[in-house]
Formats: sequence, structure tokens, C-alpha cells
Amino acid sequence: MPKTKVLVVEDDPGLQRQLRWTLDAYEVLPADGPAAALAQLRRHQPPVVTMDLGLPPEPNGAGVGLTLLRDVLAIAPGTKVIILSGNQDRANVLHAIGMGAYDFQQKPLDPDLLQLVIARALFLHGVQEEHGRMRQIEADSPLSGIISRDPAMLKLCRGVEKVAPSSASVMLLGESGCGKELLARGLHRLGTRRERRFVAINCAAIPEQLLESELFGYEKGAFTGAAQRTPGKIELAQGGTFFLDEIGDMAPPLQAKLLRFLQERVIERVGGRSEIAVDVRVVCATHRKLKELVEDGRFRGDLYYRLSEIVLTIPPLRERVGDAVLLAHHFRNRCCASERRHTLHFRPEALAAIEAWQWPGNVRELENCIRRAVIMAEGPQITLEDLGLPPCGAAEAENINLRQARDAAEYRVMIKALGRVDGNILRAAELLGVSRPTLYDLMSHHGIR
Ligand SMILES: Nc1ncnc2c1ncn2[C@@H]1O[C@H](COP(=O)(O)OP(=O)(O)OP(=O)(O)O)[C@@H](O)[C@H]1O
Repeated sequence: MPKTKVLVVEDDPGLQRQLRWTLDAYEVLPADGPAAALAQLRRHQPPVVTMDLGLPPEPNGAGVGLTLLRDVLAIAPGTKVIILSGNQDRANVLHAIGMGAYDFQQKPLDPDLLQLVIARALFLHGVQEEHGRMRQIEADSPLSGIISRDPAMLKLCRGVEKVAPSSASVMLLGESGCGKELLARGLHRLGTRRERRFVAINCAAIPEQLLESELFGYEKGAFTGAAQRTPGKIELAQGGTFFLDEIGDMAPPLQAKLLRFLQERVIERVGGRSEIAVDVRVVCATHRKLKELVEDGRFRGDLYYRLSEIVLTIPPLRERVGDAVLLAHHFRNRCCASERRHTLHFRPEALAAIEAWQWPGNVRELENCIRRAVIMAEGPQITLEDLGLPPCGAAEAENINLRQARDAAEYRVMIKALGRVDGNILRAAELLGVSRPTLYDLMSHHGIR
């Protein structure tokens, strides 16, 4: 297995040698100055660079080092640069971190600490690379816009692909902000009606008295203010897909009218006398427990069964392994582009907090949080304060049975690693710190193909 490359920029031959010993797990690319460093960077694209700021021809200043840092990040913005500084370099180190350096270590170096910082930098680099690949996949896929590496979500996406060409009615269940409308749009794009319109209406956002005319349309003079004949949303979706969001909030009288439409496939505008045939595919969604509403008599059972030939349940973000960080990178890139900011990087503790937060508002909450952070961030890095999240504590739910806890942790971390490297066994084994045969054994133990 080829070793991971680390570029070491150091003009002192003694220190250069010490770093080679310390970093013997990596292929060290030596450089004694900016020209050699940039040549190595272009040729080998190392994910991690360690560098001294005092480089020739100005070994006692930091100007050459800071210029090199700027050039490295301009050529390969994802590179994790670790500054190796002397005691009296504090101001320059802070300046370097502000410019986008990943971290710093003080000389004399502590080999264990340096190895740990490099391992963490490589991990982060791997996640960011994976995200880049995801963006490519996203651009190519018909379910574009749906970012996930979580096995349950990927299974759901396969379900959407299977159901889309059929004419079955689909009910999407899931908490608020978890992507119900996004999946409904995916269903439409993959279906046979993709050339026609996708029309959405949110039953919870429109007052009950207005919802009927919004759905079915109205004739001129049907009520005060009805100045002209207006088609409803169902009619506007003719030939396409009609998406009824928050169907669980629909009042009983309208439920009856909707049922009639689903049975007879005709609508009558408010104040109208004629029936209009409408051919649409109906997709519904709700964050409510619709079955319970049916049992309590608050939602019609006959309507429920008409609307839910296929039920797809979307897992909340907190249950998707690895997705929060993946999505955070995606939204960060999008916001940086729309806000015309250079790409910002997450501080490691910010990423840890994103992983640990429960995201009660799901993907929408995460999207808003990252957007706010991109706007608020003052330096080139997104900090914990920019995100407004609490630092992550170690307090996870306790599992008393050691074997079960170990098994569960093993499974979780393995899925995470495989997800982050797109199923590449070699790289997943590297991330996990085990050999490839060990990873195969573990996968077979947990029934992962
Ligand atoms: N897997 C995902 N990948 C990328 N973006 C996502 C994903 N899931 C959701 N989003 C984004 O999160 C936001 C909320 O998604 P969406 O509106 O589809 O959720 P919802 O479940 O319909 O919410 P509500 O129940 O409140 O209507 C949208 O901006 C959507 O683009």
C-alpha cells in the first residue's frame, strides 16, 4: 500500500532529519525553501504540509513563510498546512492561522503530538475530498440535490427510483425539514410526467377557508374579491405531479372533497357548475403520525389508504450516519459561492459539534446554521461561535453491556468510514487503522456487503 505523502518544508538539515524519523509512517517529501516546496506540491499534491515560517533568504523573519503559505493555499486550497514555530513566533503563527493554516506546533517538537495532529488533518482532508466527489455525483444523478451517504437514506433513494415510473400514490413521512419536498421533486423528475409541471401546496400554511379555492380554483364572482376565473393548483398540475405537503393538517370537509377528486379524477371550481377532468400524480407528505390521526378519527381512513399506496419514511438527520458533516460541507460551499466568499474551512471542533448536535430541525436547520456561520465568520475558518452550537460533550447514552456497546460502536464507525471514502475498502481500512483483511472480517461479522 503506498504511503500517504507529507510535504516537509524545513531549511535546517538536522530538523529535516528529525521530522523524517518522526513521520516514518508517511512518505516525506522534503523541501528546503519555497521554490522546492511549490515544485513538490504541484507534482505530488500532498494532503498535509508542515512548514517553518523562517525560510531562506529570510530565516529570521516570517515573510517568506507567509508568502509560501498563501501560494500553497492558492494552488491547493484543501491542503492542511501545519506551522512549526519557535517560541517567539506567536504573532506570526496567529497571522498564519488567520490566512488558513490548519494548525501549529511549537518547537522543540513533541513527536506524538505532531503525529496526532497530522492524522487528524488527514482525516479532515479525506472527508473534504469525499465531499468534492459527492458534488460530482450530485451533478450527475437524477436525484440531484439529495446528499447522503447513510445506508438507510440510500435505500430510500433506491425506493424512490423504483416507485417513480409507476402511477402509485406516494406518502412521504418524516420530521420537518428532513427533505420530503426534495424527494417529492425527485419522484417527479424520475417519473414519466417529468416534462409537465410539479405543483406544490402546503396545507398547513394556508387558512382553511382559502385552501379550497387554492386547490380547486374559482369562477368569477364566486365570492367577494373573485374578480376573474382562476384555476386551482390541482388543475395547474395537469399532466404532471401534484404535491400536497402537510396533508395531516387538512380539515375534514376538505378531506372529503379531496377524496372525491381522487376517486373520480374530476374537480369543480368554487362557484362553478362544470366538472373538469384532471390527470395528475398525487404525492403527499406529513410530519404527523397519520395512522394515529386515522385511529383518533381526525383523518379519514379511506383517504389515507388512497394516498398511501406506497409509504416512504425519511429518517431524521440525527439518525443518518455521517450525513451532518457531509451536508455541512455541501452547504458551506454553496453559501461561500452565493455570498462571494473564498472557501472557508471548518475548525475541527466546529466539525465535531456538527456531528454531535441532534438537529431537531433536520437538514433545514443545518442549512440555516451553515449559512449564518458563513456570513458571520470573520477569518478563513468557521468556528464553534460562528455556528452557535455548544461544544460537543462526551456524554453519549450509556450502554452497560460491553460487548453490545463495542459491537454497535464498531458497526457505526465502519459505516462512517466506508461512507466517507465512497466504499473504497483500502482507504476505509486506512482511516480505521486496520488492515484490509481485518476490515473484510469485520464487514462479514456485521453483515455488510
Ligand atoms: N439530503 C439532502 N441533501 C441536500 N439538501 C437537502 C437534503 N434534505 C433536505 N435538504 C434541503 O433542506 C431544506 C428542507 O428540505 P425540504 O423542504 O425538502 O424538507 P421538508 O421535509 O419538506 O420540510 P417541511 O416538512 O418543513 O415542509 C431544503 O432547502 C432542501 O433543499
